[in-house]
Amino acid sequence: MEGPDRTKAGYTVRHSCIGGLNLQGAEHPAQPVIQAQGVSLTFQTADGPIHALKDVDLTINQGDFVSFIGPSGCGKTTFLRTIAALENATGGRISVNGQSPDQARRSRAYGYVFQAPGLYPWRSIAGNISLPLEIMGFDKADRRQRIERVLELVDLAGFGGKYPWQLSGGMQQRASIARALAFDADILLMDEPFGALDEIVRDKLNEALLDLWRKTGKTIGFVTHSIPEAVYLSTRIVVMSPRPGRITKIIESPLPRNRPLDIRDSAEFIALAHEVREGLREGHGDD
Ligand SMILES: Nc1ncnc2c1ncn2[C@@H]1O[C@H](COP(=O)(O)OP(=O)(O)OP(=O)(O)O)[C@@H](O)[C@H]1O
Repeated sequence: MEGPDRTKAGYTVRHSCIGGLNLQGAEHPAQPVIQAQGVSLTFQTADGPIHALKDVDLTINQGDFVSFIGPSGCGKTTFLRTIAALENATGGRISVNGQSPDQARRSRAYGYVFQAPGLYPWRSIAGNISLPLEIMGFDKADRRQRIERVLELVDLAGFGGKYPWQLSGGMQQRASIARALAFDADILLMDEPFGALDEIVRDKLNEALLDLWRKTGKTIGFVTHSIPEAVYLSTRIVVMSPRPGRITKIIESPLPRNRPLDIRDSAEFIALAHEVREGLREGHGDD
């Protein structure tokens, strides 16, 4: 397991964000955005306590793309939900932009994408994207502008008037990403958003997400079961293990931020995938 010093230490990122665009080449000190220190979460159930998270230490810096991977029940979703104040840690501390998760939720610090698109069938795609904006009190003209911008970002320009059932599964998931992007939070939390999609659609969405991340410089936390997906997308890969749910390894990616899909055939990619697989195997051995 990586020592806590490594996970807590700052490091430099090779990009900067100006006007929402991600420019490569400049050296800037890492800005911690999400910090977890000794985070534990125990669910009390009729069958006894479940230690969904134990002593999780992790720092996610601005512009990081961090994937969480591990076998079912290792606490990936619980950790993401705890960052988003959808669950409360029973021990330790989490800060998001220097605030508690609850304050961060109220200040709309992040967008959250669930495993299923969760679009309302009686609202058009534009209407679905508009809903959180309406709740937040954005005026009509602003909403219209934002909807257009995010539909373009996820390559759904012109589909705002369609209803969810008129779109493919991949398009619906892109619409749900657009909804999470609409209020322009710097952080995007994504819980296995492409898990239910076929390989080809998933490849396309992976490429689109990476492109969006490069363009916007957002900080992304991403849950996945797929080693290639984690390796293709991430700047860091967090390997987790169950009983109790914990981090067993953190792997920094040496891959460049610009990644065509065929990078998956490169020796670096294959070596990294191997390292993740080994990490998963080691974690499993601890059970
Ligand atoms: N609300 C809850 N009440 C009781 N136990 C829960 C609750 N939510 C999660 N758990 C348990 O906590 C553990 C971690 O669950 P979690 O969903 O975070 O794992 P995961 O790694 O995301 O799994 P998967 O890959 O299957 O989605 C599991 O044992 C799960 O059954």
